[in-house]
Amino acid sequence: TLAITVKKSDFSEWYQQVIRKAELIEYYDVSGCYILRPWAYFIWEQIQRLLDDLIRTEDVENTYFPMFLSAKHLNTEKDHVEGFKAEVAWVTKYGQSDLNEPLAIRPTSETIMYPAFAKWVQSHRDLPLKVNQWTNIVRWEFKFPTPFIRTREFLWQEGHTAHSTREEAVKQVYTILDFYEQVYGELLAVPVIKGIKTESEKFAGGDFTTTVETIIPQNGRGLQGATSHHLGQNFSKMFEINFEDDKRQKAFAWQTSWGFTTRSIGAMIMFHGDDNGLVLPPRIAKYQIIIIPIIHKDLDEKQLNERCEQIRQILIKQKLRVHFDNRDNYSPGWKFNKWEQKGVPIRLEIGPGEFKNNEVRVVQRFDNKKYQIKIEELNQLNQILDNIHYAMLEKARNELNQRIKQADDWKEFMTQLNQRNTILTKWCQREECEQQVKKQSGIESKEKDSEIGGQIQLTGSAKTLCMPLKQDEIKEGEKCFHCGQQAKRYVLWGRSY
Ligand SMILES: O=C1CCCN[C@@H]1CCCn1cnc2cc(F)c(Cl)cc2c1=O
Ligand SMILES: [Mg+2]
Repeated sequence: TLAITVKKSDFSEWYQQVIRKAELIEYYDVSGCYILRPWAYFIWEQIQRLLDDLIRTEDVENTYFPMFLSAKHLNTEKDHVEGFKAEVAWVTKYGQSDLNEPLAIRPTSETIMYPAFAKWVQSHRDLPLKVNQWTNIVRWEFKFPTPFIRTREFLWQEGHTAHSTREEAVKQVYTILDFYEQVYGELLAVPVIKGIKTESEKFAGGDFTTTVETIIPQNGRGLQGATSHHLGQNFSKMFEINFEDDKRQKAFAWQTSWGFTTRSIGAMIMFHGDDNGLVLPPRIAKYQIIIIPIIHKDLDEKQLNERCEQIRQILIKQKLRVHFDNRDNYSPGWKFNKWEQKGVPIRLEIGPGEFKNNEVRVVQRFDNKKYQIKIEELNQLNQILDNIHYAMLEKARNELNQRIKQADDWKEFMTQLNQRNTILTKWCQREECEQQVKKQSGIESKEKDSEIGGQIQLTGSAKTLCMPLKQDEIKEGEKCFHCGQQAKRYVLWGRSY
């Protein structure tokens, strides 16, 4: 059927219907793999455009590395790979013949890139080395797949840098994290919390992991938006990426790696969609404006089409992405419905009244506001679209903030968790305390195998999402909410994707 048959509150069913009826995704017969249709791929292209421009300002150079790697290569760093082995996909044959050794398909590219880094870096003059690649990645996840959010193949960029000092590498990590926050806020109108992962949640191969976390308002679940890691010298020692420093001493490079994926599109859909379907932030909408003629017996059809075409030309000159839906086999009502489902930010209706008064009827998708504007005032639409972007971001930020509660004791913590909130608490920063909270919250959680975003959750336990970069100082005598020992940091807990 054309219409979306559930409300957004029936969240996982709503999500599955929206991604199809907005023509973002088509299903495919390999489980966990999906087709990105033009309406979705356009969003990824806008993300690439902005993020590529941003990393270029840091002199990062785009490259392309092979997608295959030998078992030997992959296992260069045993414990970095240990926890991930189960999700590596392998090629073992070509035609009727066996490969004499199986080849892994890249799940990430450290072990593919870093042997080359070792060849390229001899002296400190070869540093900093900064490369990036835009590719697909394959990880044979076993958890229930969710389009965009958790898929067995996804698109990303992965940046990898090598520096002569720790300071420079650490600065690079945070510069990239700011870029990620910008892409989420300025393009997708999705608010994020910048933070640092706890030792048990970080990328084990690195020194520390920074992250942009968001919270899906409908279910209060944390969603890791993108990560930027400081790798320290862990990989440079393993791969012999060393250089002669200015005192002619052999020194190991200081490295970073960072990634942003198509999961971000899923976060945008979840944040902004409503009961009628997708709601696109204007900056990533393939069509920002849809022109729909309202044919009427008193109105000459040819003249109406000419007027619509004239309006389309005016908007193209204003650098807007506009489409004139002049199909004669669909009614205006059907078109209103369809373009609402696809989330087009602004609809312009031109019927007999508008034709006579040389105006258009504007219908805003985000807040359903309706008003008339004169044709000579169409130049207001660029600003109107920008205002819509910031209004969407503001609304989303309020919804996210509503989902963050404080708790000073276990009872309050569990009350908030069972109200599908995330919880900011003082924490002793001891790993065993963190594991106990995870375990105990799972036992006491009312939300067992809930159906979330199409993904069956086997536990409702809370884990740490991040230690927010912006947080109050903790004083002597302030206690960990769980174990009562001296607190060190505030940490944000929540159920997560
Ligand atoms: O997150 C990023 C940003 C972009 C570059 N990489 C890092 C770390 C990736 C961690 N990670 C994540 N998933 C993995 C899955 C695997 F099958 C294997 Cl073998 C390794 C990994 C793995 O190292
Ligand atoms: Mg994973």
